[in-house]
Amino acid sequence: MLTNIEHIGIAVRNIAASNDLFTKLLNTAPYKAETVESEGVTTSFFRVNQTKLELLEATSPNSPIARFLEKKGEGIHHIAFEVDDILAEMERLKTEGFMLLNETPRPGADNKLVCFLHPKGTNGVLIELCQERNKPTSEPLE
Ligand SMILES: CC[C@@H](C(=O)O)C(=O)SCCNC(=O)CCNC(=O)[C@H](O)C(C)(C)COP(=O)(O)OP(=O)(O)OC[C@H]1O[C@@H](n2cnc3c(N)ncnc32)[C@H](O)[C@@H]1OP(=O)(O)O
Ligand SMILES: [Co+2]
Repeated sequence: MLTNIEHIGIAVRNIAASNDLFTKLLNTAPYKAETVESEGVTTSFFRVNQTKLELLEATSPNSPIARFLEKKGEGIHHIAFEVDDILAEMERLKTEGFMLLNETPRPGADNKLVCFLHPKGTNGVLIELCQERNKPTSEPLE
């Protein structure tokens, strides 16, 4: 089950400058900064009541964020939904005909397991599913 919007991902060119900007906007500092090399990103997270904003800067020219910035410029990159059982949701969405970008969940930021759906199959919006890493899943993870 998709339980809530866990975060909204925003692609930025300069995360230090954007941290300052969003700190002023939200009147609160980021609670976490983390680099996830497997995704080619450096992130920072801001809490906004029940949800979060995730700022993303590319760590290499091959990063999905670098390609996105080149094509579309800065802005909303993805919407992440929290799921209670990521393997069960991946199976359900595959059966419903959605294009999963990952065969198995990948390590995400902020202690999450994540999987992406191709934006071409979701009205042009990249969707991330994420589950707390320490939650039990329907099957053991490799
Ligand atoms: C920090 C970890 C994690 C977390 O814990 O929260 C993250 O959030 S990581 C975020 C970064 N990682 C990802 O985005 C992984 C999933 N993305 C991908 O696999 C790829 O970016 C993609 C979506 C498959 C696109 O890759 P590719 O086909 O190689 O790139 P193109 O640049 O050629 O794009 C093809 C096509 O898709 C459009 N596109 C790309 N990204 C997005 C997007 N975020 N939202 C909407 N549309 C997107 C792109 O514009 C191209 O369209 P056309 O030009 O019309 O063909
Ligand atoms: Co994300």
